[in-house]
Amino acid sequence: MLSFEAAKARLETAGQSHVLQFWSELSAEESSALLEEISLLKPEELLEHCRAAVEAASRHSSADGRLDARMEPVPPEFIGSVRKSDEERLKMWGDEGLLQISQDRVAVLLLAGGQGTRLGVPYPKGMYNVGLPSGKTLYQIQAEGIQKVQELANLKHGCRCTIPWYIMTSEFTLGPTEKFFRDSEYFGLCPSNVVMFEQRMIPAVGFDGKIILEKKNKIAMAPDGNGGLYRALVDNKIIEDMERRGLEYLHVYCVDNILVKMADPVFIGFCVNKGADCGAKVLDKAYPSEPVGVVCRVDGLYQVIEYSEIQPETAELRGPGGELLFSAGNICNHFFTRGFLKEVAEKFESQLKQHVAIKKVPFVDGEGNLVKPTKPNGIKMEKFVFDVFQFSNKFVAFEVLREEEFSPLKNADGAPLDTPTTARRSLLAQHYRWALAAGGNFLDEQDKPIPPKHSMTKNKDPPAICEISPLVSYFGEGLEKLLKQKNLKSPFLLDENEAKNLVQTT
Ligand SMILES: CC(=O)N[C@H]1[C@@H](OP(=O)(O)O)O[C@H](CO)[C@@H](O)[C@@H]1O
Repeated sequence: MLSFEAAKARLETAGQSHVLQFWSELSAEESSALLEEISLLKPEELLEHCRAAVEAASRHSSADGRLDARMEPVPPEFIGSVRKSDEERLKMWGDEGLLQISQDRVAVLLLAGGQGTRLGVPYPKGMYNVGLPSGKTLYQIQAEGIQKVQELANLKHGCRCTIPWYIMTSEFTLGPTEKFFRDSEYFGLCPSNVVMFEQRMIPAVGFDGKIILEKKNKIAMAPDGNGGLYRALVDNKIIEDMERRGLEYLHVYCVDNILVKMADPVFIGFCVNKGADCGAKVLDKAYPSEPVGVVCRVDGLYQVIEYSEIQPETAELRGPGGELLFSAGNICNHFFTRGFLKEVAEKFESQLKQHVAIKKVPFVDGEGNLVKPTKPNGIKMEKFVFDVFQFSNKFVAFEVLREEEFSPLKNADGAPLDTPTTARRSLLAQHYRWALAAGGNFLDEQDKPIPPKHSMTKNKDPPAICEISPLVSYFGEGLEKLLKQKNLKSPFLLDENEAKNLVQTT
């Protein structure tokens, strides 16, 4: 443990002596917690961090629009597309993906370090239950997706493959996530194939360059953004772990998208087939101000311009046919080869841009009173996971269908979009479509037929409630043999038991 003198010297070097201003009032326990926190801060890095934060914050207000003038859309010929590709091509990519998976070369990596502030829950977002008939949480849906994809590869190639699941957490989410997985017996996955690690936390800084104290003995810390991934990979020797397991390809995704296709064989196969070292799923932006980043090129290099950093005028620009010029919306589903990750982590990590967020950060004032600021008072610095695209030698974008792949959970119910209700509806609408396409007929509680509806409005539940366990079907596959010409009473939950019953009644 760091001594008081050493902590004091460290903070003096970094110009942050105020962190110890309440020292004489702290209990033994409180002071050791503070020393522990200080011991994780390196004086030179801290000095640089505070300087960079103030500088970035001053640029933040004056630099808006600097990149916009240099943005170009991704040329259409560089985008693979589910919508524009025929069945045969999609099958070829899917087969390639399953082949790679069957050879234990593919892993998934979940970005789950965020605090879920917008959703307003005190626990990790992945533990959220959006109110499906099964009551499953996002983590469970994802875990079952992994199992199903493994099973599909096993069946096709007669193997017993594994898709390891790396989960990047933060100080906020590691403990509860670990406990949740343990209590749920890892949802049937082998614990040694679920690798949790922690991203770093960095101090929030005031406009005066001083780090903010959120308690007398606690520095206000926040995770270093989802681009903290690259440092965390090094800190936790994850690339070595991938090497040991013989993994070549990584599907990185964000925890909040209820429709995420884990280790999507079509996406993996597409990227492998194109010889890409880095790839991103995109979809057509729904409207100019939709809060998604756009994949584009800046000075010829691939990049995502985040929704918070694009000028509204640029987001509104339209092409000759009236379509949005910058329409390739980022859904935070990325493909990386291990080689690319290694190169980024070793060579380029320090060049990643620091993005600035000016936030209201609760703090203790000079008298030690907790203050909840009414206006933004703190600078939080974050790196973004997609900022490595510029270092790619072969970048590809892959356009997917919104109704099949994207419905994020960002806000609490009551907000106009991206809520538990919209996430639940998107999943139920997808499963309803699959069941109809497989030839199922829905009945209501009184056994009266519910007329099928092929186009659905977003703000209503589908006419019949149908939830299909990922363990039964993950992409809508294999449903015909279970559901064709079957009467399905809404709410209908197709889990493994129900699937067995249906097979018996065929
Ligand atoms: C840094 C980062 O990855 N931002 C992503 C991410 O946004 P958040 O608002 O940070 O959840 O997910 C969006 C899709 O849900 C994507 O459009 C955006 O670019």
